[in-house]
Amino acid sequence: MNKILEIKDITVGYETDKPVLKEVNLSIFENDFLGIIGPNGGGKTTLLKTILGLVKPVSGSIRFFKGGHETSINIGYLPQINRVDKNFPISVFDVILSGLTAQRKFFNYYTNEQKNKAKQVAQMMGLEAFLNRPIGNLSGGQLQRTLLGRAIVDEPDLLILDEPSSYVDKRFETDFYKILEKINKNTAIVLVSHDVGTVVSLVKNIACVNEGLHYHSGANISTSWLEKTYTSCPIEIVGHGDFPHRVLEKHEGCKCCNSDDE
Ligand SMILES: Nc1ncnc2c1ncn2[C@@H]1O[C@H](COP(=O)(O)OP(=O)(O)OP(=O)(O)O)[C@@H](O)[C@H]1O
Repeated sequence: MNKILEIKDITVGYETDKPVLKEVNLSIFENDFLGIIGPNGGGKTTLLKTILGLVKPVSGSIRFFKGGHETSINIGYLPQINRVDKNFPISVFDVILSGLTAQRKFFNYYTNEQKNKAKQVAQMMGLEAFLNRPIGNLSGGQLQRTLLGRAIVDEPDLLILDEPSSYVDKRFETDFYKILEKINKNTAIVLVSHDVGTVVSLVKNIACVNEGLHYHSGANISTSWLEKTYTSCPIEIVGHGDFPHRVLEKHEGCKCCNSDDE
């Protein structure tokens, strides 16, 4: 399988001396579906930001490949919902179309071909009835599919999803994951989620990020592997609905258990 991304020994930090990520190595392959899990503050989003070029590593390297050659690659990104300005007055269609901005010539408008592409993607996302609706009037699941449409309309080589379950529209969760399976036929996916059970049921490979990165080839992981890699957070997985869900055992002194997110 061809590699599309290779991270070698990266160490990443912000202002403080203590690194958030330390000597991390990771390879992502064509058609890969990598789940990234890990405790709160473990460095998952920092790793995504580093891949996206938003944060510069203190040391180490990131290389991208296409067709066996080192080059830049096209990356689509679905952010966490709390990073989205839902009050921005823009329609579903325009949000999806904006994913094609890079193809626009200076001062030119979008071509009919680009508009048709955006409509096709809206259809794939089940949003054809909402094209003119402002994004502030969408449900969580509709907003999520709109932003996913924007992330894939330019046919990225790699799609990065940060906490897709944060959009909390349980009714459409299964549909959303079916769309991801379809996208994964042509695109590598990296999915960050707190929901270990969902990750396990969807992905092909798993990495647990907790300052270091623990890679697990295949999705058949054991609770003891999870406990070992999470270190500070005992964890178990229970069956619930279509996907198993994670339950953290409450215990003293664990920042995960006392976080507002839980
Ligand atoms: N811009 C920043 N400046 C300084 N510190 C930051 C910044 N962004 C993140 N951090 C710190 O880096 C650490 C890792 O944060 P990061 O968001 O990468 O973790 P995470 O695993 O994605 O967490 P969560 O599961 O809570 O989303 C945390 O201690 C956080 O406070």
